[in-house]
Amino acid sequence: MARPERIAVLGGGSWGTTFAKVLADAGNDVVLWVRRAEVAAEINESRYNSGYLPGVELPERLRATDDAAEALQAAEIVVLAVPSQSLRENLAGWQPLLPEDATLVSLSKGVELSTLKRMSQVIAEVADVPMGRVAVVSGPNLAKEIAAEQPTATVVACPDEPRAVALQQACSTSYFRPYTNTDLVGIEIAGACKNVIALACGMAVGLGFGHNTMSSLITRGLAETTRLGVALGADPMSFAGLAGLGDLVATCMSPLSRNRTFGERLGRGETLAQAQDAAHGQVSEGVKSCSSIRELAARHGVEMPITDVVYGVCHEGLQPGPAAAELLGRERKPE
Ligand SMILES: NC(=O)c1ccc[n+]([C@@H]2O[C@H](COP(=O)([O-])OP(=O)(O)OC[C@H]3O[C@@H](n4cnc5c(N)ncnc54)[C@H](O)[C@@H]3O)[C@@H](O)[C@H]2O)c1
Ligand SMILES: O=P(O)(O)OC[C@H](O)CO
Repeated sequence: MARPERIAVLGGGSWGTTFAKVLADAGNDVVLWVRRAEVAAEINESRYNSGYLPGVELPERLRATDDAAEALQAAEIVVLAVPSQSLRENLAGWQPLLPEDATLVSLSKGVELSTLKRMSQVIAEVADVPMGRVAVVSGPNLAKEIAAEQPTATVVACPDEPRAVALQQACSTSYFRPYTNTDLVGIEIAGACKNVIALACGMAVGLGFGHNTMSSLITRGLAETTRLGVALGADPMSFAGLAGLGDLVATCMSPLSRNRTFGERLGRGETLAQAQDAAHGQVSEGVKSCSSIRELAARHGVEMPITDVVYGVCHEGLQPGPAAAELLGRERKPE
């Protein structure tokens, strides 16, 4: 690789810790900000983040701190790895510490509830930077598999292509292969919507349905996601790529997905509160983003029937069985 970069990763959950490992394995000097001092001490002293990635030894080049100023000191790349709905608040606290000209990278997959904004829009607004300084990493990236160094690919999207290429270089390893893209809208809409479709797939599993049902949900889920993305100005081809179909398949099919697991619990008859308790504080982004995505779709006159029923189950007391019947009973139409 070229010169190692100084990189701050803010958020030491499953994906933040895993992506920090990828960046360190790629030869960069990485500082991971975590909320709790004891987690920083565990990472620095034993090389493990046992709460989020049990059994995964972290590289020496990765250091942790609970001091955001220390993490951000002279960082050339700043990676934001907190849940979507808290990104604005977190970033507002870090904004005065952001190094000038650093690339700001979002790992979060969601749409903000209060504003219906994508994460890159929230970042550009709060950090007061042009969109060309904001990048997104999104793809079929289940943290646990990547932490185990199983091969995968991803998309690094930034409207400023040289920045996308620099970030691509910074996160390329023998097991992690990033492709560049300049379509932020498409990559982010795909990443946010797949969580909602994964909730639906989980519900189908919980109801005892098999692969035909899953495949139908994935395919029609991709259709409604693409409709929304295109209405927002995305390149339709982005939805056929790693961050579109790729992530949709990985998330909907894998029992490692928190969204799919959450949906499965609802499908088995658990309440939202019971499914939330079982998640032990880990984020299932689709539960909140189904509301903002549904609203965004309504604002742009886009039909998203699967998102509608997921919203119904999560927030309006609709049961998964009748939700499935509602989808099947819709007016018949050409594909
Ligand atoms: N886990 C994955 O496999 C994966 C892969 C790709 C993308 N993502 C996305 O990355 C983002 C982060 O996911 P994650 O898996 O690391 O989540 P997580 O639940 O494992 O961890 C979230 C981290 O954010 C921190 N945090 C800071 N402020 C917070 C707040 N106000 N509320 C809650 N947590 C706060 C938590 O302490 C924790 O370290 C999500 O948008 C997710 O969709 C996750
Ligand atoms: O565990 P989930 O459902 O948040 O999905 C994780 C990643 O987004 C998969 O790419």
